[in-house]
Amino acid sequence: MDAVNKVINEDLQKERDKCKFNVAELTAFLDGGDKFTQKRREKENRVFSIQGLRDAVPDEYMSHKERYENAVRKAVIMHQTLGTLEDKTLTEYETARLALRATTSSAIFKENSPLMLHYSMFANVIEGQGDEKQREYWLKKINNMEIIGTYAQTELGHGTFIRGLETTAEYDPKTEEFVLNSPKLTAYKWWPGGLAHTANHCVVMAHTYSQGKSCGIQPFMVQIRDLETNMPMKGVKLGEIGAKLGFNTVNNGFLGFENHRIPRDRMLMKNSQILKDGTFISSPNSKLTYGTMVYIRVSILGTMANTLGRAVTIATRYAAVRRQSQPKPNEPEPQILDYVTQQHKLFIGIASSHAYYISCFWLWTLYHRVTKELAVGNMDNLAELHALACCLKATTSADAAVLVERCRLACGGHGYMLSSNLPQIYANVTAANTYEGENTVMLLQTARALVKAGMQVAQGQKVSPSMAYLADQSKMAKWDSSVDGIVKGFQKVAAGKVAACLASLQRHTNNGQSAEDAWNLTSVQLVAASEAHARVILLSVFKSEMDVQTLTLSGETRTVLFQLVQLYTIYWALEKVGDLLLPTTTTTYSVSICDTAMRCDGWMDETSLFEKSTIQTSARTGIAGLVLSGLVYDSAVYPELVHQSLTSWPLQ
Ligand SMILES: CCC/C=C/C(=O)SCCNC(=O)CCNC(=O)[C@H](O)C(C)(C)COP(=O)([O-])OP(=O)([O-])OC[C@H]1O[C@@H](n2cnc3c(N)ncnc32)[C@H](O)[C@@H]1OP(=O)([O-])[O-]
Ligand SMILES: Cc1cc2nc3c(=O)[nH]c(=O)nc-3n(C[C@H](O)[C@H](O)[C@H](O)COP(=O)(O)OP(=O)(O)OC[C@H]3O[C@@H](n4cnc5c(N)ncnc54)[C@H](O)[C@@H]3O)c2cc1C
Repeated sequence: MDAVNKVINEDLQKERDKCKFNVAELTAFLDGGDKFTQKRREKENRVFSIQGLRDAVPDEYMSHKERYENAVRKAVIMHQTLGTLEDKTLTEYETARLALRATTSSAIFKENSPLMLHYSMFANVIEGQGDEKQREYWLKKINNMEIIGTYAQTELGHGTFIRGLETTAEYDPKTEEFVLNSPKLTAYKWWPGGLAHTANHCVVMAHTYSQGKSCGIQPFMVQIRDLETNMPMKGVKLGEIGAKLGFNTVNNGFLGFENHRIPRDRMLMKNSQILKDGTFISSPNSKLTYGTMVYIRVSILGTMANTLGRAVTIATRYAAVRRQSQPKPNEPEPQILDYVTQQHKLFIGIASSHAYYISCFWLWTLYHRVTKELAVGNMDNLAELHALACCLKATTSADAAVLVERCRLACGGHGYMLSSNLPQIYANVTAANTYEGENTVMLLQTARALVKAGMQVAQGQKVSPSMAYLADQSKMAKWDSSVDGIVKGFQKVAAGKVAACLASLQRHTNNGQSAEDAWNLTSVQLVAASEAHARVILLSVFKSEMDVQTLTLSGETRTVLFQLVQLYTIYWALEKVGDLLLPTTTTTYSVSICDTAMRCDGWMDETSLFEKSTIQTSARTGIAGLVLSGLVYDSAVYPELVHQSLTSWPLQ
């Protein structure tokens, strides 16, 4: 400990000393309890004490091949170290929660592990799509690393459009086998992590045929490499897709099939089955096959919280130790952290990271509830879970990428150096905008649910809890500048946007457009409505979960957490001030508010609750304080937040 303290920069130490809350308490809160902090630390200590996990040469000076080999070497050590720590006493939720805060892997792999897909999607797809026998057989092999796998869905021709996948699996009742083929180049699987050289098995999503009929897209467990030689199996073509912006150690690959035969029981048969004679028994809901994607979309919120947390920790520490310029003659150069513009860049990253953690825990709870319901055949809440997972995955990953890039810029020239790790973190975070469902496409999925809910509201029907606010708009009280008030304002905005979408869809269909064309013509508004809905969820969940979850915390810790809630809410109110200031009197679902909005001739409407909003600038110091209806974020509040946040990250 002494050795560590000796090298801590004086300025950084001073910032830490100013902390007014109990760091251990906040850490335990984020981990989900002292017990989990202890387990996490135990893992970290084991991993970080291993000399072999340190790179002799930085990754960026290695060739593509060397980087991969180094990553495999470290992945093996990581497994040997952590594989034995699996804790069977934890519930599924607790395991997931612990995994969320597990940052060891990101500390060891700058560009992720080649076994990433093995641990995440491969294991989960067996869990979610395999029948009992298949789960028992395969999960043991997966956990023991007897096989290494990945999830092969995306093809060269289609990533988004799953129903358009071209890989075929045709059932042959004579031999009781499926025959896998890639009829065209565009049918080649393209992207799966670990596929290039690492995996010897994978779950392949393929268009399935039996008795000459399509049975939709189904998952298959396929052995792609010989377990002894690691060479491709007969009828299997494999390779690596090449260098990328990031993920260069994930070993993303391609895969093609030429009459590759697999036994019938390799189709994962929890939801749909093909009997020996070729009879197809359809799943009770075809979207159950997409379950693994929902699981990963939920976990992406946690990944964004961690990734953004790392970036903003690096940038905030740097801002504490970096000194630049001389605003006051004869005085030392200030820490750049003292510039309010710098605080404005960084603190929203800290607040957002916490908001994503809290939202992720909340979404996990819903995920586990829905999974239990599905197990007994109840699909009632699947659509809501899907709609939430899509828009939250898209909004958090999009925001996180912007905020990580802002952290990089906030470090000036040094942020451009690979040694800052910020460029690699950006490459990781921006990938989440694309993988597991491209963001625009995800927002449009949620928009489908919003449009449906808007129509149900118009007909006086009940809608899912997360969209219930759409029904309350007409009777909703005016909103104000409190956190709850701003959440109400966002609800009005989202409801207004949904109403505008409905009106637009109606206008286009009235003009003779098909439903699909009307959808496409309205899609920019649909995406905006979906994002607005995601903002409602993120803001309201952050606030309400904090209200409940922090009840047992000390006053000081609650104070700093609520400052983060306030900061997050006010930040987004200012970012979306245009939306909030639009008159929102036309949220009845039969009226086009687009037309009303076009007639609005100014930002500041008399009815607006932001009428007192001003931006004040202090000419003397050049420091701008934003005054929003009495809520002040100025130099008095920002340093308070940063001093406390500096000590809130456990890996310091
Ligand atoms: C670490 C990095 C690893 C990365 C790995 C990867 O990237 S792996 C690769 C990751 N790849 C991707 O993520 C690919 C992204 N693409 C997709 O997920 C799908 O192609 C799609 C959802 C965009 C469209 O699918 P489609 O054309 O089949 O459907 P549709 O639009 O016609 O809607 C029909 C109905 O289905 C509903 N519904 C849909 N999904 C779900 C669900 N999961 N659950 C429940 N419901 C769902 C939908 O709401 C709608 O309901 P409505 O309104 O009729 O009541
Ligand atoms: C780092 C990384 C890792 C990955 N790992 C895996 C993996 O392990 N396994 C796997 O199977 N896949 C993996 N993928 C693939 C990933 O899931 C796909 O890239 C993703 O689903 C997007 O599909 P696409 O690339 O075909 O993009 P496209 O769908 O072609 O998107 C291109 C553009 O078209 C737009 N677009 C497409 N359809 C629509 C629509 N209906 N409406 C409006 N706009 C539309 C999109 O918004 C986007 O702007 C990975 C990808 C990346 C980047």
